Parts: sequence; C-alpha cells; structure tokens
Amino acid sequence: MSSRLLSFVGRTGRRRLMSTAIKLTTVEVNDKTGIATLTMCRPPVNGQNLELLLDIKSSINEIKNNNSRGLIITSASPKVFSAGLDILEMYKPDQQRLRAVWTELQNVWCDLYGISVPTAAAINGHAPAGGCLLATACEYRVMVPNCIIGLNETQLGIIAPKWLVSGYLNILPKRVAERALTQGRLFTTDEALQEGLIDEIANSKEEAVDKCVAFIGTFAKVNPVARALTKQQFRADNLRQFHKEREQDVDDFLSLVNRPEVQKGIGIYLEGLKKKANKQ
Ligand SMILES: CCCC/C=C/CC(=O)SCCNC(=O)CCNC(=O)[C@H](O)C(C)(C)COP(=O)(O)OP(=O)(O)OC[C@H]1O[C@@H](n2cnc3c(N)ncnc32)[C@H](O)[C@@H]1OP(=O)(O)O
Repeated sequence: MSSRLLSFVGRTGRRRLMSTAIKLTTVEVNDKTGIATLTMCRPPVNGQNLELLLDIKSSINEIKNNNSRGLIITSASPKVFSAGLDILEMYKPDQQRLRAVWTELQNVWCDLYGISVPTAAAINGHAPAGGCLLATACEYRVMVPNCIIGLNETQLGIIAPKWLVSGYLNILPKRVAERALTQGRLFTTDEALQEGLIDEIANSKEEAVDKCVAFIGTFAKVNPVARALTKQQFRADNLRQFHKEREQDVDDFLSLVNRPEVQKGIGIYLEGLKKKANKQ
C-alpha cells in the first residue's frame, strides 16, 4: 500500500496534512469459487512505478496466505492491462529509487511466477513490456480483441534480461521468441492467439475473467500439493537461475539505463508517447 499526503482545512481553520493509504491494487476473493482476483488500479495505464509494484507484491503475498484456490490478475483501466514499467522511473532517474523499482519488478515476477496456486491473466487491454511480463508469469492468458501484447524493450534501446524473457520462452517456440524479442514485436490479440502467446480471446473483461475462472476450475479435482510440486518442477530452473543472477541484474539494469544514449532514447520515446496522447 502506498501513502500520499492529503492536505485539508480542519475545524480550527488550519491546513492539516494527513497520510492516507492509497491502494493501487485490490484483492477480491469469490466466496463460492475461492478464487482471488488481483486488480491493478493505477490510472491511466497501470504504469509500474515503485508504489504499484510494492502493492502488487503485497497483494500476491496476501493471496498466498489466505488459502485462495487460484489467482486472476486484471486491470481496472478500461483500455490497458498494464503499460509496463513507468518510463518516468527510468528517465533522469533517482538512483536509489531506480534500484528499488527494478528490485521490486524482480520480486513481483518471482512471486507471481513461483506461486503454487493456479494463475491466470484476464488481459482486458494493452499489455506491452512489463504488462506482458505479468501475463506470461501466469499459467493461462485470456485477452480482449484489438489490443497489443509483447516485449518491446529493444524498441526503447534496452535489453530484456533472461528472467524477464523466461515466461515468454515457456510459451513461445524459441525461434518465434528470438525473432519477436530482437524486433521488439508487439502482437495483436489475433496474432498472439495464433502464436500461442495467449490461450483464448474474450469479448469483454467479464468474459475474460469467467474464462480464467473456468481454467482454474479445471484443477478442482487435482490434488493441490501434487499440482503445486509439478508446477514447481517446471519453473524451478528459471527461478534458480534468476536468484543466482538477480543482484548482478540490478547493477546491469542501472548501468544500462544510465547510459547517455539510452537516456536520450527513453527521452525521445516518452516525447513520442506524449505527442500521441495529445493527438487523441
Ligand atoms: C534491462 C532493461 C530492461 C527494461 C525493461 C523494461 C520493461 C518495461 O516495461 S519498459 C516500458 C515499456 N512500455 C511501453 O513501451 C508502453 C508504452 N505505452 C504505450 O504503448 C501506450 O500507452 C499503450 C498501448 C499502453 C496504451 O495506449 P493508449 O492510447 O490507451 O494510452 P496513451 O495515450 O498512449 O497513454 C496515456 C498516458 O499514459 C502515458 N504512458 C503510457 N505508457 C506509459 C509508461 N509505460 N510509462 C509512463 N507513462 C506512460 C502516456 O504518456 C500518456 O500520458 P499523458 O496523458 O500524460 O500524455
């Protein structure tokens, strides 16, 4: 949970500052199914800044500890699942905060990738970069039409590290993944279905969530411990590798982002996003 200072005029007429907890995610557990839905709520695009990442991590941990039967991740934004890392965190960054942002992105990924209960993403909007990372950490993906999903880091002049790519590689054939990553390709919903990057298309967020519930329901008669250990067997190598490299990875990320040519590229990219938004 992140906190924000709100200013208001009290009865004495004096302006007071109050620290108010602002939730950037919500967790709702369905009483009938026992499935938890984690909703990201950082308008307009669920840009993954430090506070959102901390909130996602704490919500995943809440779900881990509340005996939920499954986890569905989705977004409160009508058009965007998540636009990935908040680019403002990477542009002219505060070094300590940038380190914390990348560490928390790592934490969110390994918690979501490694959680034992079944996971599914109801991708109710665009999911580039870090949005795709969250979706591909899950076991199942349902997406609404006419959106984009993929790892476009090379378009920003940055390289997605191995752990960030490993979810992609669990899903896509190596050849498709290599080409998509080197191109920084963003797949449309139809292309993503064709390549197997998503499992189903749904016409609305509600339908996407229902399909995720149905997927998680397929495990109803499977022993949960056997299921969890089997999932772990498939994911343990990637997680082991990640833990070996995670500290070096933070250093690499910082030195890459701080390179003058990368800063210049991010600045131009941000400018392009702003221009596009102003035209709409
Ligand atoms: C070792 C290094 C590895 C680094 C790895 C990094 C992983 C990452 O996640 S990098 C982030 C990459 N993300 C993107 O490239 C996505 C950029 N955004 C978009 O393509 C589009 O915004 C969208 C397709 C997600 C949504 O399009 P839509 O038309 O609905 O919204 P917009 O008008 O474009 O945006 C609204 C508003 O939000 C700002 N914004 C969008 N994305 C980001 C972002 N990732 N970070 C910060 N801000 C973002 C955009 O500038 C608009 O702002 P204003 O209204 O203030 O102009």
